[in-house]
Amino acid sequence: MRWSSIFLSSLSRSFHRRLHPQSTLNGFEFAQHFFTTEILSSAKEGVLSKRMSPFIAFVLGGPGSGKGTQCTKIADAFGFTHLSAGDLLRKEILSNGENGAMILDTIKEGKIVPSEITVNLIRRAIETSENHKFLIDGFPRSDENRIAFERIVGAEPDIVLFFDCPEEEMVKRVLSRNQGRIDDNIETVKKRLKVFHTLNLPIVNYYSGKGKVHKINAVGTVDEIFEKVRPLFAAFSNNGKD
Ligand SMILES: Nc1ncnc2c1ncn2[C@@H]1O[C@H](COP(=O)(O)OP(=O)(O)OP(=O)(O)O)[C@@H](O)[C@H]1O
Ligand SMILES: Nc1ccn([C@@H]2O[C@H](COP(=O)(O)O)[C@@H](O)[C@H]2O)c(=O)n1
Ligand SMILES: [Mg+2]
Repeated sequence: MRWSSIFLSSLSRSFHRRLHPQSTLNGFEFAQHFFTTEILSSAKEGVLSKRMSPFIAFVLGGPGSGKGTQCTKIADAFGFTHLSAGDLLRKEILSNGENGAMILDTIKEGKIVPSEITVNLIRRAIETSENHKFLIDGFPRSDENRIAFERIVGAEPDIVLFFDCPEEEMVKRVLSRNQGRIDDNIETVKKRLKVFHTLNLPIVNYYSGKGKVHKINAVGTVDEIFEKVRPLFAAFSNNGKD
């Protein structure tokens, strides 16, 4: 028997006895139990307890209403991780995954990608993050999105931000965005606006009914709008969920 094994076995037995005074396990059983159960499960609990109640803000609004712009500012000011559903889907297209072509066609048409795909991209991003505060931008875009999130991630948003912007302003912003997006053209924008009215707005109404929506008038400069958003997050940062 190696000295290191004897040492580990007796060390683990002493820890184990402190935790479980009635235990009758022998030295090697102690060691096995200690390293496989107690150390591993305490590491797991650490991860779970951190994730058990992450702070989730859904950020909604029509195309070009300024969701991404404001999320960047909120993330910088309040330490949130910004997860844009659209960006996750665009990355998936670039990664040449099996769904890439279908996602590209769907985005070109301004339609909604099957929820399971989007939610799993969000889930993975949450799981691999060290953070516990997330802005989920552009999600949920439909009832199906919302239900899939509840089922797969098993969480509800703490708050929902809704950037309320007139249609002409949204169209103007999208058409001058100039970031090479395949859906920043007048035909797709018209389709996205239809989807916004038929599928996205009912989600805003759903969360309004639960008292979770903070509606922000999205007209004004980026800084003016951020000054309306800031107090919300300052309040949440001060009330202990930070
Ligand atoms: N308050 C503002 N005033 C003028 N332009 C703005 C304002 N906020 C954002 N923009 C600009 O409008 C364009 C759209 O903004 P942004 O990308 O943040 O919108 P979005 O809601 O994320 O849109 P999408 O749903 O299409 O991703 C960008 O070019 C951005 O720089
Ligand atoms: N929940 C979502 C979010 C986005 N999409 C698709 O991506 C397009 C771009 O999204 P942005 O948030 O970056 O504007 C959007 O028009 C949809 O085609 C989605 O399917 N589901
Ligand atoms: Mg965006």
